[in-house]
Amino acid sequence: MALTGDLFIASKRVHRDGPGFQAVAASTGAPLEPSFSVATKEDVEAATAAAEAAFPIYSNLPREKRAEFLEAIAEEIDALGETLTERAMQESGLPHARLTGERGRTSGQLRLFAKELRLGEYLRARIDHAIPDRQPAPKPDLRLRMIPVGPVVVFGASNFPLAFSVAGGDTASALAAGCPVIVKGHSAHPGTSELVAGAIERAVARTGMPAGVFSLINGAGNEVGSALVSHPVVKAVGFTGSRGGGTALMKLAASRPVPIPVYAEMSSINPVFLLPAALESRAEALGKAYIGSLTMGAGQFCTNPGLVLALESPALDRFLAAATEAVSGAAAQTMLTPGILKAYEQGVARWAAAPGLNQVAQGQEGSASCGRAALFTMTGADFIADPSHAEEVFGAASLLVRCATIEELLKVVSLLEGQLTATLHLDDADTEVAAQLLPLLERLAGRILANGWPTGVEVTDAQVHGGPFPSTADGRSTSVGTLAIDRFLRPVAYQDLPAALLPADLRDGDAGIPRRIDGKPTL
Ligand SMILES: NC(=O)C1=CN([C@@H]2O[C@H](COP(=O)(O)OP(=O)(O)OC[C@H]3O[C@@H](n4cnc5c(N)ncnc54)[C@H](O)[C@@H]3O)[C@@H](O)[C@H]2O)C=CC1
Ligand SMILES: O=C(O)CCC(=O)C(=O)O
Repeated sequence: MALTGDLFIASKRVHRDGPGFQAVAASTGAPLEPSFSVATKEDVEAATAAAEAAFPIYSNLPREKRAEFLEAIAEEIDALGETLTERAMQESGLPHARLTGERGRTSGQLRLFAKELRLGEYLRARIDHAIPDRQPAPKPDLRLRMIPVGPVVVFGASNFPLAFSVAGGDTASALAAGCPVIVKGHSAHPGTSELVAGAIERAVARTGMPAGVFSLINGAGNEVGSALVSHPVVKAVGFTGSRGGGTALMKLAASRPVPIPVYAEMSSINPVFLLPAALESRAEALGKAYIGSLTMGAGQFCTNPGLVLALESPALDRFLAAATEAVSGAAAQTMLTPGILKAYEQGVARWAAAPGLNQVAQGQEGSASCGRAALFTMTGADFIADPSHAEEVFGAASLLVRCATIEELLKVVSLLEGQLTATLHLDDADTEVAAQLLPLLERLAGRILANGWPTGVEVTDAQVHGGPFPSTADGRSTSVGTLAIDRFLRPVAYQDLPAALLPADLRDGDAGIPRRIDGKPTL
């Protein structure tokens, strides 16, 4: 399947002469063919106008039709098979098994949202019948459902070229909600993006969707993304990337004449707590498993365990010895882009130069495109004196904070910023201290795990991949799991509308979906 480098604007391929950009092979830095078009202002206008034109049609399609569209995208992505995996490997440097799994996750997410549409629970349909003879005033008939917000802009993420990119979780949940999507592709994997956009384009044609339901446009700098976020027809933004990028887009969106929400997933260090009895009983196994999680995918997960906290003890020394050995033996791994590698090396160098931080281990040396794992320690007292080292270093670097007392550990927790995850390693004898920590962790993070590692996010109904700022923009939502659809919906109440005007899901009779009628849940 030959790549063209074209933009995809509402099912039309658009080629732009003038300076384009090329992907580079992550492992060698060699440029990859072809050159990709950079979107112009006219392209932004065309994609947004097409999305706006598609919105009333797409958002009013029966839920079944949208479900069939999502399933068609999933089928088309599966059908790309190795062509997709191989291009994604070249562009991202991520290994074959990881990308094969990510391809399956991507089509699986689309199918999960098709199921969600058929279930109809996300509509939160409520009916409160009128009581015309209520005293002292009649009660009106009120009916509520969630409706889609309008066109959504999605920024593809560099670290998940499939599952958080063109047809990733943000796109799947926005399309499921009934919102047309304009993707701003990530310049690190434009070929992968083109292949996936082609799959969506075929699904649009197969299922008869309005053309403007999907566009993919590229731009190597910030201009195209900024123009999209500023555009009046855009009603929400999905983003996964750096804290700087995410907060810049939040500011831009908030300063529009009509502000819009930015669902940005940014930085998280995912604290892991080693409670005393668990540490005592399995220090070595924990040390080894920690580094397995830390070095997975060269540490380029926002769920990476970047901070470990424990009380001083001989068992902690055993844990550290096992972790040190595992880091020292860890092979260097290709990182996603030269920029991400440089930022990682600068972060490690910053930690290495910081007073109070000790580098206890470094991974094996590798080629120029590879990052080396790094393990640091510091005392709880030093951390409390300067908590700035809790800022994310994106890659396989982690900091172990050795606390003298439980009070010191609790103080460290109180200084942490919002997180995607918090993990407890505990045995039965740790229950009391875990119960003390739990309310703090609920305030801190979106997902709390016991006896596991935060990397590897299960895509299910009960998942939360979100958390207080800066892990995400504000923590009231998730970007993984079916609840992600909520980000692109808003409630509308219909008061005393004639039945002929009511949406089918809110009419009397059996609508086949869960509803709350006069205060009672049905189905
Ligand atoms: N915590 C996490 O999940 C992740 C964190 N990162 C962090 O981001 C760094 C750079 O990686 P990237 O993936 O390139 O992230 P990035 O935030 O630099 O870029 C992501 C996307 O946002 C756009 N963008 C960024 N700033 C913008 C602005 N001010 N205006 C308009 N558009 C803007 C970029 O063009 C790109 O399409 C990494 O070194 C790492 O620190 C990256 C990926 C995931
Ligand atoms: O592991 C996952 O599924 C999600 C991780 C993620 O969102 C990220 O690294 O950006």
